[in-house]
Amino acid sequence: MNTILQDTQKHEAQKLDAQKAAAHVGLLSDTIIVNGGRPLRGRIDVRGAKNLVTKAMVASLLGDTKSVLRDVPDISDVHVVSRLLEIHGVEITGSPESGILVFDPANVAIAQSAEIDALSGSSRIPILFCGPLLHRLGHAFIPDLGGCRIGDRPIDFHLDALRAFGAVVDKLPSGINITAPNGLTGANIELPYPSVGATEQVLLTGVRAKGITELKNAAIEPEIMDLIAVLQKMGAIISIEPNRVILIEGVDSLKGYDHRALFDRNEAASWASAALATKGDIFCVGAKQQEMMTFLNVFRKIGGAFDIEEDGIRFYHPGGDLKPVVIETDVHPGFMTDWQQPLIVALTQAVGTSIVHETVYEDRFGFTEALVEMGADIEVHKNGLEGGYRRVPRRALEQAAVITGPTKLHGADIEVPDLRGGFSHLIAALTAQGQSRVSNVGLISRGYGDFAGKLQKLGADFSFAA
Ligand SMILES: CC(=O)N[C@H]1[C@@H](OP(=O)(O)OP(=O)(O)OC[C@H]2O[C@@H](n3ccc(=O)[nH]c3=O)[C@H](O)[C@@H]2O)O[C@H](CO)[C@@H](O)[C@@H]1O
Ligand SMILES: C=C(OP(=O)(O)O)C(=O)O
Repeated sequence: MNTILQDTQKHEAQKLDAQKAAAHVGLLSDTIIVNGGRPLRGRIDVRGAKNLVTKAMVASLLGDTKSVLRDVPDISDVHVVSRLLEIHGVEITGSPESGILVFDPANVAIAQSAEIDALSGSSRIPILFCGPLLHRLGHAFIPDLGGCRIGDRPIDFHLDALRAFGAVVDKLPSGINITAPNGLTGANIELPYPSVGATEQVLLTGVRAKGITELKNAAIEPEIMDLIAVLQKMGAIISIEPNRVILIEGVDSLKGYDHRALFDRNEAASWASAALATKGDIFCVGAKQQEMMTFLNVFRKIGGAFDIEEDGIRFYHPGGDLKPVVIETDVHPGFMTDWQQPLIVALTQAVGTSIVHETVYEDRFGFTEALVEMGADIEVHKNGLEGGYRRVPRRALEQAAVITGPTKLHGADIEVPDLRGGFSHLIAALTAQGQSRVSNVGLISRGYGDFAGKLQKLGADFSFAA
């Protein structure tokens, strides 16, 4: 396919994703007008992590009794997963607005394909329904997946793991049909890369499979540890062994859980980057040090300041020049890929040249084009940069962004490409002198609950376009 056609299709798909997400959370409009140049200051609440909450919601399917999830954020991915659970017969009470959801899986049933199709392309979470639905119903149908468009996001590790448990996978044009004619049996699985989603796939399937599952090269992100905590509350037996090995002893039945979700460290890191870029001061209520240590080290190296308090973390620009850094994104405990996009806006204000090596996804610097339009000096190397220090061996997907600052940013008309890229566009517009028109902001509500209310609390000057 020619590149212009590909770009147009991607652009249209992003617009559609943004409109759907905006509708889920009831945003007033998909475009906001921002008058930049004001420091963001104030206190905001950070609720449960998108990357845990949605998975804990899926885990409720495995219980024989009701589950209660607390600190749920009002984000569109939560609405999508709620709808998907409902069409599989789970009764949900409470609301994302209130922060508490109760799941009753007493009447789980096969869903109508038309209803599943309607949710096609809205989130990456449906793939995690496989194990729980196979245990409950012996059958799962997974629609086309959504999520951020940041390169090809294959699901081969997921499907190989499901096959190892004994599932039969049938790829159809409309989605993936999976059955388990002989039930699911514990397996020895080694992931080619410590994939977050594939690790969760193995956990959500292994807990009720017959016998023992050994997972090698597992991801060990804090959200995965919190999912393991949820599953342990339900009755699962899971042990974390040295060197990224997880052992799961399958059990016959699980009950519901009552769990307060781990805070969203990606949201906290994003607001921290906003504080730095706008020379502001933001207290993230609910943020904790342990899960953010790697981010905090980088934040300090750049010249940002933070105070760890009992009820959260204060992130602020202490005055003086920001300093450049070299970062490579990595699996935990490395520097999370979801942190680089917002932080790059702060790096446009540092004195000197920073380098960000992206090693997790193959196309995660598209958002920088808008920053360049706004006056930033950023050069993207699509095939990575040779040489220099790197903690992990080079991955085939690697790309690099070279950011030279400080540069004055000015307002522009920009279009959000994906979730974190969108937050970074928002920060750029808030940092810039003059007015910006930011469209597709619905995508930001995939992962940032009540972002407009929080901007208001922090003194941002913006309004939704009519
Ligand atoms: C909903 C959720 O939790 N999303 C997070 C999750 O995404 P997600 O679970 O999709 O990310 P993975 O860790 O699985 O992906 C990492 C890398 O592995 C590759 N891969 C993955 C699976 C597979 O079957 N085959 C394959 O090649 C991916 O293309 C990517 O290059 O972890 C990412 C890495 O921390 C985060 O950026 C996302 O915010
Ligand atoms: C890539 C992300 O999310 P998802 O996996 O849901 O697309 C993200 O949260 O930055």
